[in-house]
Amino acid sequence: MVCTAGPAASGALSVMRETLGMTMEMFIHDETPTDEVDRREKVLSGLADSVRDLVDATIRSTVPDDELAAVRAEVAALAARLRRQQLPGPAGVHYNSEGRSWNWGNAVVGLGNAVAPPVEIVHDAFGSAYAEMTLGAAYEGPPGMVHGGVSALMLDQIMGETASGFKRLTMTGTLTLRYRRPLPLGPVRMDARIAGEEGRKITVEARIGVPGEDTAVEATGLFLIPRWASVDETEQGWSRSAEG
Ligand SMILES: CCCCCCCCCCCCCC(=O)SCCNC(=O)CCNC(=O)[C@H](O)C(C)(C)COP(=O)(O)OP(=O)(O)OC[C@H]1O[C@@H](n2cnc3c(N)ncnc32)[C@H](O)[C@@H]1OP(=O)(O)O
Repeated sequence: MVCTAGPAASGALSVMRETLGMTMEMFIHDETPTDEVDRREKVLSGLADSVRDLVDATIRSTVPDDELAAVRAEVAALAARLRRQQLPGPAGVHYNSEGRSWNWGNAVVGLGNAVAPPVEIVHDAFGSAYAEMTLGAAYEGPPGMVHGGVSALMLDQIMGETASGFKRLTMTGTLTLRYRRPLPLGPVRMDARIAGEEGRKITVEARIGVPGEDTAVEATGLFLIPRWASVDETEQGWSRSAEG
């Protein structure tokens, strides 16, 4: 999933970057042309998909020990190839003045991050979002069940995006979870909506569960627009791109 940013959002991000120092230096104004970003994203996300498959295959492999050792050597050689050219730190969030942005390292939605499922969050209206994805063996907590911290991670992302609507920067202040029933590994669905707003405080409610079944985890979160953040209330804020 990709974000595209309108010109107003680019302006807002510039202000944030200047205002916030170290943390918001992760919002990087980057004039890579959109077609180059699209091309790189396709190749990088393909690699991340394969690494994700490797993670699942590793967890579930029953091949003999010597075969595991041989695969390890090959994987180490591949990592060394990728290490030949590296960013000095995390991927951050990039944006260009054509309105394209990309956050390939995000732990939940990052297309270049094999740790992320990655989740494709659909914003059907401002203040309302949903996502459907599959959480496999890499996300296990109790046997056969999604780890409770993973549910919290997934919910935090969709709730943060819902509070923000890609028009304003919001940060999680408080997140309260009620684990009503275990969530089996496999297909899951999340829904989130803004339940209320008061000044810089936005309350979001969300849930995750097996599609079509009772909610497994309910969440309520208080998301704050930090006092230092600029707010872009125009319709030109960030929006999700169609290509996902
Ligand atoms: C265009 C932009 C696009 C951006 C894309 C976004 C996509 C997002 C997707 C990302 C998804 C991933 C999401 C993530 O992972 S976000 C990462 C996890 N969260 C954090 O790291 C947040 C760390 N904390 C802070 O930075 C600050 O403490 C914040 C910003 C939260 C508040 O610092 P600020 O200096 O602004 O606050 P204030 O002192 O003026 O207080 C203001 C009011 O709020 C009340 N209060 C304060 N703290 C809390 C609290 N913790 N719970 C409840 N209430 C709290 C306070 O009592 C006061 O109330 P009142 O006295 O007025 O009644």
